Amino acid sequence: MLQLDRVELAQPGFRLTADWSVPKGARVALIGPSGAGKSSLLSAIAGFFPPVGGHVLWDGSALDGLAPGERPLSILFQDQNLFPHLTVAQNVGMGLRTDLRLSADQTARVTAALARVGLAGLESRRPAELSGGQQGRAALARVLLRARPLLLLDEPFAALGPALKTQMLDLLGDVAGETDATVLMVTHDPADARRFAGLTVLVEGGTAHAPAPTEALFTAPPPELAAYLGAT
Ligand SMILES: Nc1ncnc2c1ncn2[C@@H]1O[C@H](COP(=O)(O)OP(=O)(O)OP(=O)(O)O)[C@@H](O)[C@H]1O
Repeated sequence: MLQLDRVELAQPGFRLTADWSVPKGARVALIGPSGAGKSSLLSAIAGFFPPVGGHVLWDGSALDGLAPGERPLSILFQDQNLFPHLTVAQNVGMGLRTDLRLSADQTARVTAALARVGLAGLESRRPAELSGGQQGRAALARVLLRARPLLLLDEPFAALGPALKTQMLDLLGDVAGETDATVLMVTHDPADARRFAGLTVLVEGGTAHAPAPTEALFTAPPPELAAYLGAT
């Protein structure tokens, strides 16, 4: 379980509070106006941006003081975090060992993860030699390989067209399902939330509201969400 225990974030001119939890395996969309604090909240959970109050807990243990790399999570941003000078296989292998001194078993796991996301045969290419969708797949292969229990995604597929984005969301759902990962995904697109996330957190007005069932939330949006969606 991921628990945000009275978490308070602050930047000059910006405050955000969050006080809720989500169960293991939950898929949660974070939605809300630009500048509301969605990315900041992910950064705080990941350990890049310390809260000024409260605690982030995973399975009951506070993550305070742990560096990002020591936390039980993987992060995926819109640029997919692929290193341009490394091959696809090396980029994925970085998920296991950053010095890339992989054992034969680890190399086989990289190959298997690439095959799982439909990139068999492209191991030696560099990211620039892949399409946007293929780059997304490579990033998901790394996530699959790391098998961390918590995935944080910040508009991961925003640059893709609608059909490809749908494919990637479904692949993400499969990957998360295979590792029983808990997923938090920032998106600006309600369709992403409806397709992928059983729960949605509305971030607005200085609050990351408690997760609510996505369908119910979009079927009868509270005034703050209606305002964001332009429905009022
Ligand atoms: N490094 C920083 N220094 C100072 N202020 C920052 C910093 N990063 C973000 N902010 C401010 O914190 C607030 C929240 O930004 P954040 O990026 O978390 O919002 P967001 O909801 O993810 O927005 P968007 O949807 O546009 O990506 C904004 O007011 C932003 O200007």
